[in-house]
Amino acid sequence: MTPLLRVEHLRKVFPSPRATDAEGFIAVDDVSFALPPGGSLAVVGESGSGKTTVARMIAGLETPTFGLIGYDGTARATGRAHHRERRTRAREVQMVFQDPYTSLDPHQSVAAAIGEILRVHFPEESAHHGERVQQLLQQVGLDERQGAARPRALSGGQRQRAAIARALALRRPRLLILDEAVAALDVSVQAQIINLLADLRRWETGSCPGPVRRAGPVRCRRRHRVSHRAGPPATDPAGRRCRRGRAGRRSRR
Ligand SMILES: Nc1ncnc2c1ncn2[C@@H]1O[C@H](COP(=O)(O)OP(=O)(O)OP(=O)(O)O)[C@@H](O)[C@H]1O
Repeated sequence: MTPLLRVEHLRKVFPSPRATDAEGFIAVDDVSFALPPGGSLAVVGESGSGKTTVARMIAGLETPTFGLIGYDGTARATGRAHHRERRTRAREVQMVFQDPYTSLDPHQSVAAAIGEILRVHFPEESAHHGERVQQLLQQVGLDERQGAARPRALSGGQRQRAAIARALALRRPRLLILDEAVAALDVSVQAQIINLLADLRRWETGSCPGPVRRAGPVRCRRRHRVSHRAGPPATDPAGRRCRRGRAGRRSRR
């Protein structure tokens, strides 16, 4: 199976602030791994060991000094990503940062930030944007009042949920990079978010084509009950089958 993400010998050297230090500071040195579609990977290391830098290079926010990043069968060696590749990635790869305050626009309400993503990526569905924003807020446990608030009026955990809602606005990001994204949340909200992420992964592996949004239990297109939780609407044009046993067992837990 072609890996969704392939990273080979990744290296990042930041220029040193000291003019005499010509070599620079090595933040990431020779990192390699592969991630299959629907898989998950945890990168563990002490503070300052380069985890965020690896994530930023994969998301295309930082240029590797050396190495190769292959996304969905296309390999990108060092250097800037091609414009078309960046567009595809912007739609399919989402990153939720450690400190959501820096990634949310302080002048924009949370609902407006989510709405902006919808406007850019799904302009043809503008009539449903308001409803979709409310669904996303609800999915991550934020109410309408919190959605109308600016980031500074929210707690750290609420800001993190807003950032996750924004990442999920793309319906089914194929690669979601979470930089300690649930660390600031309380335990029950952590569980909700982890369940939500597990659902997204299950749809990616094709065990179910995704739920059809309706009031009450969520069902896949073949009408099998998948979950009581709300999830993003069906997006899989391939019409892959729901493996009823697996999905059903999960929902009864
Ligand atoms: N833009 C930059 N310029 C120079 N040095 C940087 C830059 N970004 C990160 N670094 C350095 O690279 C190293 C790795 O940073 P990174 O943020 O990737 O670590 P981390 O493993 O994510 O740490 P933490 O767990 O504390 O978030 C650190 O020493 C940091 O100071």
